[in-house]
Amino acid sequence: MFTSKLLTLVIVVKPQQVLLGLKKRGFGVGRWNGFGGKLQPGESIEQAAKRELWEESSLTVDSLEKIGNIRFEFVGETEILDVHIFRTDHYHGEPSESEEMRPQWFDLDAIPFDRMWPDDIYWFPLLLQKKKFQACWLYHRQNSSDWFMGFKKSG
Ligand SMILES: CCc1c(NC2CC2)nc(N)nc1N1CCCCC1
Repeated sequence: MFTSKLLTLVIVVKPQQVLLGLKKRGFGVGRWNGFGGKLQPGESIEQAAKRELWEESSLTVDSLEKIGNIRFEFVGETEILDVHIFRTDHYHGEPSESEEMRPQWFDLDAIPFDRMWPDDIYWFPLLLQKKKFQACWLYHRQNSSDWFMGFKKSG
């Protein structure tokens, strides 16, 4: 019996750079990632995405573009993570560090994929080309190193 958990992920893009945050604690600590997390009761996915972006980076946005959805299944676990991914090119404020995240701008040719979740290298290029995508990853922890198999659908 699988349950799915809705999560949000927001990637802020400038013409030549992308904003990532270094996760300082909790799930994914030590990895650079977009900003996001769980929904609160009564929140839409987009409201949660805007709230998490503000909480983690102190940026606010007028609009978010829904560009992707990735479902992560972890071998041996019954909870699927259903991550809704948004892109924004228009934001207000300056990124500032939070308890969760340390924001930093990265040049598009210097994205630190080796210090990000291993699936990111597959869909970041699509996000930067403004392509929409869906993916399902079966994520398997092998000893200490992580590896995964991915299945990608079009659209
Ligand atoms: C679901 C984990 C995950 C991920 N993939 C991992 C192989 C499972 N990749 C990226 N970029 N973000 C992820 N999360 C975004 C929502 C907040 C929690 C972390």
